[in-house]
Amino acid sequence: MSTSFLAQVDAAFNRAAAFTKHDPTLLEQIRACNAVYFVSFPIRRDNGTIEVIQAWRAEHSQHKSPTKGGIRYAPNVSDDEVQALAALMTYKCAIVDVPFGGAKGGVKIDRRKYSEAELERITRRYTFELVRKRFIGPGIDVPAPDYGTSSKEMAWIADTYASLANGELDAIACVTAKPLAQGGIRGRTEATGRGVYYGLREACDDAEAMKRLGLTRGLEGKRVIVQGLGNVGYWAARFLQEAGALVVAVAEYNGAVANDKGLDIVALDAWRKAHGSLLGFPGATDIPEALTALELPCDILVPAALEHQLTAENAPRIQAKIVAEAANGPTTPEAEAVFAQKGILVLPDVWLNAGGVIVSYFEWLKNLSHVRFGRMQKRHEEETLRKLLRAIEDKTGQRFTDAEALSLTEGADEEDLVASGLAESMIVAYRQLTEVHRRIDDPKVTLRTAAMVSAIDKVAQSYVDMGIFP
Ligand SMILES: NC(=O)c1ccc[n+]([C@@H]2O[C@H](COP(=O)([O-])OP(=O)(O)OC[C@H]3O[C@@H](n4cnc5c(N)ncnc54)[C@H](O)[C@@H]3O)[C@@H](O)[C@H]2O)c1
Repeated sequence: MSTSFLAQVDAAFNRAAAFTKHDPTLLEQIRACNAVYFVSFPIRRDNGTIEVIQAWRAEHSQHKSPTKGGIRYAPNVSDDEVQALAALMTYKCAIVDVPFGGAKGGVKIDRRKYSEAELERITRRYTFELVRKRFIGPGIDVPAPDYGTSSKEMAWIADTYASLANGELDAIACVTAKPLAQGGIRGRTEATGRGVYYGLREACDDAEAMKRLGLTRGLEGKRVIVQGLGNVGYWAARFLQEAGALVVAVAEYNGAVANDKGLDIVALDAWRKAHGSLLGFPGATDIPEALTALELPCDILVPAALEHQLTAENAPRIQAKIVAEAANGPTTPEAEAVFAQKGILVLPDVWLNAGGVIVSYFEWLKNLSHVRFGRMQKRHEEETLRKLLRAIEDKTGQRFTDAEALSLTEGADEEDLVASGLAESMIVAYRQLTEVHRRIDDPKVTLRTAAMVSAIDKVAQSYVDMGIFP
């Protein structure tokens, strides 16, 4: 790896900052990480031995409260990585207009080496440490899942926080992506993958962009390669397949499989769960050297595993026309330069994988309002509709009963509202960043730089409005 992850994120920030007119000290305030908490704590293994665990939580920007970002369980977690991921969260939230600052947590473990009981002890102790230092709370810092964690860990975090919170009314809003029975929201599990799909759908519908790439409009028939069949990769692949795209290869850390006619993602996931590997999936070709699968012919490459997967080494051999960054930081700056030269469009992580935090925002609102998500929105829709109908009645003389009016809003349940709110957020953000891109009007400037310009402008405005304390 040529540069650290944090240096990579900061370099992207600096490139974008050059296209803004903000004061250098304000830019420095936006770029800097506000607070990092590092902790070591002991846990008891099932065999009675004690092990010391290292963990972090970084709050990159408190220009909005709470801060928000996932918790990663991985063996290579480091101070550099959590700071880079926390910074990306600040920019991501700004790009999709979610009113949070950015944060990220990490626990340095390979979760495959621990039993469920051990993972529970690690998660609960980590939560306790965050509570002790005030690095978690509905109005302070609200975690969510990331690589190596899921709703199960979020349930343990919520329960530990509530146990320590002494009846705090909004305790349940201390973490998002909880199981439904514990205050979760429908559609959060698949949210990031669904957002990747909406983002790709929007980009592939952009006639100008497709023309530049020599591709036809729409997702139908597009050939896709996915790296990482975890939460984000699985759901992105499923939604893309349902929309008519062909997933021609999937790569995991221990092997890849390919099929020109398309892989059935649901069946492939079931195969992996049963056999511990993608290899041997009926009808597919095995590719034991998984990373080489990313170099097969395709239209769209979706890295959905970890950072630094597309590098100066393999970038020249990538054949995709679009690199859709479902993971955070999968493309090194050197690889991005190669892609720019080859005319490959990179859809940047700071926008494309924002679906998780968008739906987490809906879950947090639902928890704070203490009513089922959608109830208030539905009432608002009903009122708007009544007003519209009255206006139509005035113009046409036709009469509608209240029952007729209300029947038009039937079926707007929580899942539909989450999906439509997510789609709208992704689409509006795409239009904003392509507009900034057009305004910069320089073919050498990437969509990532345009997205970062948009983020910097929004965060800068917050700081200017807020002033400085004291
Ligand atoms: N979970 C979210 O809501 C969310 C939101 C935004 C961004 N992300 C980012 O998406 C990426 C994936 O996160 P996730 O939540 O899906 O994690 P996950 O743990 O659910 O899945 C990751 C998958 O990648 C696989 N993998 C690991 N190393 C690999 C390698 N070298 N080659 C191929 N596959 C490999 C793992 O085996 C696993 O199946 C991360 O970069 C994360 O930061 C996640």
